[in-house]
Amino acid sequence: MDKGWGVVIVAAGRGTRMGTTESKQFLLLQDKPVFIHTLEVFAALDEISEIVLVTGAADVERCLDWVKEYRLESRVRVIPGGKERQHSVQEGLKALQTDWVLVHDGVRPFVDRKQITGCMEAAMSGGAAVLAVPVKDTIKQVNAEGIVTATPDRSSLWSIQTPQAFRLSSLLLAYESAARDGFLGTDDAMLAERQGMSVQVVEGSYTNIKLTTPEDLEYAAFLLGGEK
Ligand SMILES: Nc1ccn([C@@H]2O[C@H](COP(=O)(O)OP(=O)(O)OP(=O)(O)O)[C@@H](O)[C@H]2O)c(=O)n1
Ligand SMILES: C[C@](O)(CO)[C@H](O)COP(=O)(O)O
Repeated sequence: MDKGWGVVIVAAGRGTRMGTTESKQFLLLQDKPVFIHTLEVFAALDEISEIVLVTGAADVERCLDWVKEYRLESRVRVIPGGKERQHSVQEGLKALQTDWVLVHDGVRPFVDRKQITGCMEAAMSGGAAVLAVPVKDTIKQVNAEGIVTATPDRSSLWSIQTPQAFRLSSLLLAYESAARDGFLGTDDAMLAERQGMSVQVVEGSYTNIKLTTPEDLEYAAFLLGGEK
């Protein structure tokens, strides 16, 4: 029997580039922590049977409190993560019992149902899928002296987002292999790619932003149609 879909939502980072005292996943948007906005989108999908939130060891208790406050305790488990995003994702993967997994950044609260199910469907037909948008700017490769060394053809460049969707057993093997080889990637698909897996790109939305730097908070408040 197919054991369905789980999701790992990672929220164990320190938010260095955001520069706030409070980690960005816990900042309030319309009085609600960013990661709760994210959890609510996934918790509303009946297709998802397990949700694991990965956070810093010191934040597990307060996350559990928030999860209860927003009545998500029947849907969401909270576990401690690791030093890098990759370590946090791996902890989350080990906690799941499903056949399929979505990995999503806790600080991407504007993802929607259509984007998530689009990714799930593409993964079930091809094995792995990521949400992405075509790059809008011209991209240049620049050397250490600030000199342009190349202008890659923009038509083949995509800006990669989450969720990223995989068969759980395949992604676990990819994570174990990366850990053995000391390979650190910036997204989950990179680890699957180095195992030779084909990853389908699913066109998402430019509003599925990751809250990374301070101006992202202003845009997030605008997207929610209210104040920060
Ligand atoms: N050890 C880590 C590092 C990151 N993340 C999560 O991975 C997502 C995307 O990472 P990023 O935007 O880089 O978050 P931070 O690592 O917090 O930010 P920074 O790199 O600016 O410190 C975030 O939801 C973050 O909480 C995580 O779970 N565990
Ligand atoms: C996974 C990711 O969100 C895809 O865009 C991104 O690669 C995370 O990278 P970061 O270095 O943690 O910002």
